[in-house]
Amino acid sequence: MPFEEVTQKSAHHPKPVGLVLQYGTAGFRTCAKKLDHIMFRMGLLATLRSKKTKATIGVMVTASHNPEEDNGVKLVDPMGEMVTPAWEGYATELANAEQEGLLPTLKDLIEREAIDMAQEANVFVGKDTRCSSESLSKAVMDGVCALGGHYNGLVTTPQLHYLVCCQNTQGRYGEATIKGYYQKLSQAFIQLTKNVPNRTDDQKTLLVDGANGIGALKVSEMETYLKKELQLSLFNDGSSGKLNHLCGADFVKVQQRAPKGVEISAGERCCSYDGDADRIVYYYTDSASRFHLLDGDKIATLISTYLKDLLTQAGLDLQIAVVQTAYANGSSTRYLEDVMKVIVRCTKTGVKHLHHAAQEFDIGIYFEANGHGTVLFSKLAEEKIQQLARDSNANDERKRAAFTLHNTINLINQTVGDAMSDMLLIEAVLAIRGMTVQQWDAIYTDLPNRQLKVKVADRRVIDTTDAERRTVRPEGLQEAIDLLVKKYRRARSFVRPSGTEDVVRVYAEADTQVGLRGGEHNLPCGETLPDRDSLVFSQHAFSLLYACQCLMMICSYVFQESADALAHEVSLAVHQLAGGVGEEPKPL
Ligand SMILES: CC(=O)N[C@H]1[C@@H](OP(=O)(O)O)O[C@H](CO)[C@@H](O)[C@@H]1O
Ligand SMILES: [Mg+2]
Repeated sequence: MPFEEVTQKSAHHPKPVGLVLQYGTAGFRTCAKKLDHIMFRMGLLATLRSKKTKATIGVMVTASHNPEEDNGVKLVDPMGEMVTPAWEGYATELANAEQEGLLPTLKDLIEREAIDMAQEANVFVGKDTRCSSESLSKAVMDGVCALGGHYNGLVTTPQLHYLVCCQNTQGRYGEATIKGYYQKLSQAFIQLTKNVPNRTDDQKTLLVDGANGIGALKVSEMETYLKKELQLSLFNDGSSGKLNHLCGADFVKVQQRAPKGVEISAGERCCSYDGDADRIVYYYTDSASRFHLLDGDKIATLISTYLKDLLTQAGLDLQIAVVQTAYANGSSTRYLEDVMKVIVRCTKTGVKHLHHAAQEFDIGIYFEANGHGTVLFSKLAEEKIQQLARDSNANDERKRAAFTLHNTINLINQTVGDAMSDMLLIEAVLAIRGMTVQQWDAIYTDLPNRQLKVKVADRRVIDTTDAERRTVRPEGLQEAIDLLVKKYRRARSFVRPSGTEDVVRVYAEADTQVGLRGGEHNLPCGETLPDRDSLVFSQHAFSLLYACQCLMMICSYVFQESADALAHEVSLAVHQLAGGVGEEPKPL
C-alpha cells in the first residue's frame, strides 16, 4: 500500500507543530528552513493531481524575487497554467495538517476527488539556483516517489510551465525538452528579424542583468541558438553576487534605479530578470544620467501597438484586450483606453488572475507593472492567422502580416510570463518597428509613483474589493485614504496585504504639487530648489532655455515628491488603523 510509504517517508519531513502556512499569490513562500515538510506534501499533492487529471503536473521550487534565504513552491497544471483554485485549498489543508493528521487528510482528499490510485502519475520538478533548492526539491521528489513517477532539473519557472504543456499536448506546443524550448524561441526570433533592413549593431546588442539567478544560466545557454542575431552582455550571472541582492527586476522596478554590477553607458538598452526569470523590465540612462524605467505597462503598450497594427495590415477582425492590475501606472491605462482604444481590464494581483481574464479575448495581453506577463491567443485567433497565411487569394501585405503574426505566436510562451521569451519579443518588435528604447519610452510618460511596505501584526485584517483598489476593512481606512488622495491632483492610492511577504503594500501616484508643504525642496544631490514664488518672479532673469530646464527639473522632483508624500501619508494611516508594529513609517 502506498500509504505505508507515505507514513514512513513523512517521518523524515516532519511538520513543526503549530506552523500554519497558506498557498498564496504564488504558492507557499517563506524562509527556506520552514519548508521541508511543505515540499514533501506538495510532492504528494502533485502526484494526486497528476492521477486526477491523467496528465503531467509541474512543481516549481523557487521564491522568485524574494531574498536568497527564502524559498517557495507552486504547482503547475496540465496546460502549463497555475493550479486550479480548489486544489490551492487542498494544498493549504495538506500543508497545515499536523503529522498524525496527514494520512486522514490525504485519504479525505482522494475520496472527495474520487481519485483512482491505480492511475499512473508523472510529475516534473523544477528548481532555481538557491542553495536550499537542492534539498527542498529532493523533499518534493520523496513525496512524488511515495505515490508516482518524476522528472528533475534546474529550469526557470516559465521553462517548467512550457515543458508541462508540451508533454501534455504530445508535442503540439513544442518539443518537451529544454533544447526544444531554445529552438522554438530562437527560430521564431530569427524568422521575425531576418528581413529587417539595416539592423544596426546597437539594435543587436542588449545588456542583461540575470539577478544572479537561474535566468542568467539559461539565457547564456540559449545565446548560441540565436546565431549572433542578438548579442547579450550578461551581468550578475551568479558567479559572485548574491541572488536578487541590489539587482534583478524587482529591485529595479521598486527602487526605480539601475542594478548594481551593470556597466551602463548613456542610451544603452538594458533589461533585468527576476530570480526565477518569469519577469523582465527594461531601462536606460540618458545623457544627463537620468534613469528611465520601461516596466510591464510599457511592455504591454509596445506589444499591443505592434499586434494591433499587424491585425490591421492582415485585415483580421480580432478583439485585443490588455489586462492590468491596480499597480498599473494611470498614464498607461489612459493611453491604452484613450489613444489606442483597446479594451483594458483590471484584476487582482497575481498572474493567475490576469491569465484567466486574458483568456476571455481573441488576443489577451497581460502584464503586471513589475514585468510579469505574456500574450494569449485564442484557438480561433490562431486558426484565422494560419488560414490567412495559407490563403492563396490574399494579397502580399495581408499574407506578410499573417506570417509575422504566426512567428510572433511561436516566440511567445503562452503558458506564463517568461523573461527570456518576452525579451526576444521586445527585441523583435523594436527591430521590426525600427524603434530605439527612447522612442519606445516616449509613447507616454509615467505618473510619478511610489510603492512602500508597512509591517502590521496581522495583515489579514485588511480586506479589499474592486480588484484590490479599495479596502472594506479595517473600518475607516478607505475613508482616510480617500481624504489623503483628495489633497493631490490625478492622484491614486491603494493598500493590500501582500500574498508573498508578511507586509502590507502601499501604492501611490500623483502628478501635481497641490497639497505639498511649502518651502524648500531638496534635490537628491543636496541642492536646494527655489520655492514656487521666487521661481515665478525670477524668470525674467533666466534665459528661456535655462528657465525651461529648471522648470522641468523642478516639476519632476516636485511631482515625485507628491507621490512620495502621498505614499507616506497612506502608510501612516495603515500603521495607525491596521495594527502597525514597530516605529511609524518615516517620510522618504
Ligand atoms: C506588487 C507586486 O509586484 N506584487 C507581486 C508579488 O505579489 P504580492 O502579493 O504583492 O506579494 O509577487 C507575486 C508573485 O511573484 C507577483 O505576481 C506580484 O505582482
Ligand atoms: Mg518570479
